[in-house]
Amino acid sequence: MRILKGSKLTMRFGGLKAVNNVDFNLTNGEILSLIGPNGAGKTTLFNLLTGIYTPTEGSIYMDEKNITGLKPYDIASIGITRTFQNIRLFADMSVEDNIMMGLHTKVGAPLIGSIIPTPSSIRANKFAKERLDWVLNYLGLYSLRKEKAKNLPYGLQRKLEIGRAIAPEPEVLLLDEPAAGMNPQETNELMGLIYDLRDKGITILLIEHDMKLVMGISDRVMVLNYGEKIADGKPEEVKQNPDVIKAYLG
Ligand SMILES: Nc1ncnc2c1ncn2[C@@H]1O[C@H](COP(=O)(O)OP(=O)(O)OP(=O)(O)O)[C@@H](O)[C@H]1O
Repeated sequence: MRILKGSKLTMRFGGLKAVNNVDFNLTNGEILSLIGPNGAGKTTLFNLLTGIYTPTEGSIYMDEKNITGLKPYDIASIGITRTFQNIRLFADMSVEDNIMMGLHTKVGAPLIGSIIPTPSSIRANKFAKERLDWVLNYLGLYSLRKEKAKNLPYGLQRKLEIGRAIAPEPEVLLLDEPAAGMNPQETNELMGLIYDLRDKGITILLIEHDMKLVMGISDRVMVLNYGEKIADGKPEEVKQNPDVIKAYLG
């Protein structure tokens, strides 16, 4: 079943078409990787799907509902969350408060602390606390929960960003270069984590330059070059596609 769809998506910056007439489909439960050379339009496509940009042309659908033009907060609220290429944590906030930030889209304002607790704010806070503890334990960050984000080693900061993104129980998770800067052991661990998230029912879209990770983990690989889609298929097909070899893999 199709969960997220982009139809004829174009994003122009002045005279440049960063994304050019791209059809995009994400099927429920799959791991789809988006690859291509620097400047191919991968992050711009992420920014379209997560509401940071509104496409110049084309439409985006989640579960058949047109979500074109929705803002990032609303996109997160309907179950599409993401991480960023350059980690964007609240550096001076604790690990647990960073995860709580991810929960706002799910439980709304009560978390900030309502003056007069209502049944719904009490329920929301209970859910948030349970979910926070679950995420901290799941990612092995519980003992570090009071630590400032900026004091975590790089690999754990990346993990924390994933924690913030999965906290609101998204249906779709977009990971922008999650293995960037990781050593081979951390990358292996990341692969295990991505598989496990998929097994928990989260559909995954990732941008990644680490071809071992991409070819090892993906159900499908989509390739962009100069904003255009040049291939879309199983990893072994894409690996042998002459256009892809010429533009990127070669
Ligand atoms: N806000 C913007 N204003 C103007 N041009 C932009 C903007 N964002 C991206 N671009 C341009 O659009 C093109 C696609 O950029 P994008 O960051 O999407 O590529 P990418 O495939 O993610 O590259 P990388 O692998 O280097 O992250 C590039 O030429 C880039 O300079």
